[in-house]
Amino acid sequence: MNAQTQAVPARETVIEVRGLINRFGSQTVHENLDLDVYRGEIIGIVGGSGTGKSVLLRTIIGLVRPIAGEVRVFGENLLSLPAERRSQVERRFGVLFQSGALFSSLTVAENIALPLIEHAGLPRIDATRLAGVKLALAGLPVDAGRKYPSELSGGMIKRAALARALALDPEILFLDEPTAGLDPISAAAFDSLLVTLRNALGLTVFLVTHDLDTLYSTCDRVAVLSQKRVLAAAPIDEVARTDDPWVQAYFNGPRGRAATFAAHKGKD
Ligand SMILES: Nc1ncnc2c1ncn2[C@@H]1O[C@H](COP(=O)(O)OP(=O)(O)OP(=O)(O)O)[C@@H](O)[C@H]1O
Repeated sequence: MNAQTQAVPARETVIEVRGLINRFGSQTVHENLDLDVYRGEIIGIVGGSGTGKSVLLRTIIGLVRPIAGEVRVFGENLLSLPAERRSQVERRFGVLFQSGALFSSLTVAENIALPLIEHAGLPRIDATRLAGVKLALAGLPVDAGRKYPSELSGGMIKRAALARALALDPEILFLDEPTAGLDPISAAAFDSLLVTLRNALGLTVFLVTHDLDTLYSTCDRVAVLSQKRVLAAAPIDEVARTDDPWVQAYFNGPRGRAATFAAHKGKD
């Protein structure tokens, strides 16, 4: 073993997408798309509107059945697994959808306790206690648990949804536009919470976002969806140099330059 291989530990691939094809009627969204996601990384998925970021996320978590291709997670080909085995793998996922998707008729604590009762079979009293721990992990005060989603601010709803996504101690967290609709301060607080949780819990994070500040402050790598496939997947500074009109407009337009400046200033 040489010095270089000692210095760079082998990356473990936890999600491997190969030759993915997704079509809706005559519209092809993905054509032979390949992507690897490594254990412990935060990978940001970006691309123009309608390039299939959410469809990719939904395919990996099993909500969209592709026309062709392989989706391997933890080494298992999800598309050919029997339903029961597949749901065992999916239990290792935590998902936060753009809307937050909390049940409005349940309190925040009840929303978080629900998967613990339904999927982990915990008695209600234990599930409620554990829900309190998850609330704290997501940075919410204890009394937020007694509130209904309609009584929370946008930022608190995202945190409550994050607490629910963390309920079953997932290994991979899927987030679809988690900072959409948040003011810049709440968005930055959410970003820093995400990095803290990844560091503390060793999560792998699959993050669909348009938010350039989020990309710069949280992501180890960024994957760009364009022309129905992953055009580039690399650290953000490398991706920003990709010779592609959308990439250049996005990363090197006025907002991209401001985010780059802010990110590099933060490191000085
Ligand atoms: N269930 C569906 N049936 C038909 N078309 C769909 C379905 N789901 C997604 N699409 C189409 O697939 C394309 C990709 O959708 P997707 O939501 O993945 O885009 P996106 O990259 O996440 O976009 P945005 O950034 O605007 O959220 C869109 O044109 C969308 O209309």
